[in-house]
This record gives sequence, C-alpha cells and structure tokens, in this order.
Amino acid sequence: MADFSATLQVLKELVPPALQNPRVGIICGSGLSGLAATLRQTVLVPYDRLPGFVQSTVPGHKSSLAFGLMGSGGGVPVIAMLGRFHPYEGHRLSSVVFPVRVMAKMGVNDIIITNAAGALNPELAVGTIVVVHDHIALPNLTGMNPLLGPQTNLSLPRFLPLSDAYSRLLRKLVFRAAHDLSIKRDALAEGTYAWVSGPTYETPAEGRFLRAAGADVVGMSTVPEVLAAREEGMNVLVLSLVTNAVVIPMDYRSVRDEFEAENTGMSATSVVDEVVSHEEVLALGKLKGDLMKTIVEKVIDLIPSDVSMSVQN
Ligand SMILES: O=P(O)(O)O[C@H]1O[C@H](CO)[C@@H](O)[C@H]1O
Ligand code: HPA
Repeated sequence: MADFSATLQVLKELVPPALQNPRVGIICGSGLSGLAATLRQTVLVPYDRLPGFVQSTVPGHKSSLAFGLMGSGGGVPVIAMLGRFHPYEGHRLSSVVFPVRVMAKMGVNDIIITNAAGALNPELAVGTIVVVHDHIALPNLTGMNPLLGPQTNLSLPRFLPLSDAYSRLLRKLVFRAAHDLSIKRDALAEGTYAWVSGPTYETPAEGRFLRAAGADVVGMSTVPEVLAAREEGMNVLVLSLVTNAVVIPMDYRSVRDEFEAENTGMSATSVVDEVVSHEEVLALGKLKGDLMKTIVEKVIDLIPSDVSMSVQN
C-alpha cells in the first residue's frame, strides 16, 4: 500500500500554509485542465515530485496538481488534478485513486469530478454538460473495482452503499448555478454514466447494449475516483461534457446490397463508416471548457461552508 505520509510531507513543504487545507477537490477531464485558470495564488506541484503519484500519459491531461483559491470574495481553497490516471494507461486501480485519497487526507469534503464522454442518449447534443446521477460500471461488476482487496483502513466501510453516491445537494447546486448565471436550460441535462475500461471506443453493438441498460453517456474514467471518494466519506459531484455522439446505427448499411448494386452495374452509394477520435474529444473540450469552468466556479461559490464540513446527501 502506498505511503501517504511521504506524499503529505512533500505537499507540506511545497504548498504555502494558506492553501494546505483545501475544501474542494477538482479532477479535470480530457481537455478540461483550463478549469484551473480561474484559480488565484496558484501553486503547481508536478506529479513526479509526489511519492505514490504516476504520470498522466493521455493528450489533454497534464501531470500536475494545482492549489489555489477559487470563487468570489476571499475564495475557497481548492486542489485540482490537471490530469487524471486511467486504468487503460497501464496504471493500477490503486494508483488511479491515490490522488483522491490524498485529497481526503488533506481535508477535502466535496469533490467535483469532470470528464469527457460520448452520448448514448440521442437526445443529448454534443456540448451538453450532464450532471451525473448514477452509473453503470461493467468493470466493477466483473471484478475490476478499486476497493477490492484487504481493507486498508478499518475506519472505512467494507461494504460501501452506492445508491446515494452522487450528492443530491451538489447536483441541485449545479442547476442553481446555471440559473444564477442565466445559462440556457438545454446546456445542462441529468443522466447515468457508463464506465468502460477503454482504450477502445465502443462498437455500435456495445453502444446499443449500454443504452439499453440505461446509460446516457459513456467514458473510460471517473467511476474508480467516485468509489474512492465515497469510501473516504466525500460528497461527490460528477459533470460529463458530451464531446461526441456514440455511433450506434441500427442500420448496418448492408455491404451485400452495396456489392450487388455495384455488380449489376447500378450505381451504389459508397458509405464511409463514422468514427470518433480523441482529437474530436479534445476539440470539444476546448470549445466548451469555459462553460464547464464557469459552472464549477459558481458551484464552489454556492457550497455552504458548514455543509461542506460534514457529509451530506
Ligand atoms: O474521462 P476523461 O479522462 O475525461 O477522458 C475521456 O476521453 C478519452 C477518450 O477520448 C478517455 O480517456 C475518456 O475517458
Ligand atoms: N466512448 C468512451 N469514452 C469517451 C467517449 C466515447 O465515445 N468520448 C469521450 N470519452
């Protein structure tokens, strides 16, 4: 098991005292590290200075923690991961969630986890921010769960309930923030996140399967972080930016028909199969990053400090 005390000691040396007790934790999804641009008195700590931290190897993820003040007035002390770790990078699940546990040990009560995700629900337009209210995690159900293994902290629950994983209070604050900021209603939606291991994007049949199971968006991150944060007793908010529509045609556009038409001399429409790319995901993050930033900043303003100090739902 990783040694948190060594990590905490380094942070004590590198982070000024005023920022050493962050109240809110933020995890920036693919292309969303600009979230930290609104921090004041920012101090960056590269992951390679921190025992127990691995490196973010995915484009659109930086390998640094950012400490600073966010929001109006004096500001709220926050700690932000400018890049996250995914199991598909080859990182162990315990490494993926290590920073979340460090946040807990530094006193973070509320964590805002963002990600880029593909839409399974056809009603979700690209660019929508989905306030996640539930998840489906096939990897969890089949033995890939960051909480598997001997209990490392006996003060934490062995059997963690997840029916209340996504804080009702924090979710509602997102809609209050959007209202206060006059953000148009359809910029936001609510939905269920499906976690897949990646790094492959879904086949059309897999997309249909996840949709039929009740998921609205799909991505390759977040759920391990949610589990660790809940185990540590934090209140969790997850915001998914829809960066692409998952390709789920029912119609496979028969190549037999295409062949037969060509073979009989009739003109056949040549069809190019649609594909998604990480470049597309990052481009959307760039386009909509400001909206995510504005909402996160306002939510942080709205979190009552007395509520933040205790676990609520
Ligand atoms: O979930 P984040 O880290 O935002 O990134 C999403 O974007 C990448 C795929 O384009 C995957 O890593 C997926 O999980
Ligand atoms: N599938 C899985 N993960 C993703 C997607 C997707 O379509 N888009 C962004 N992350």
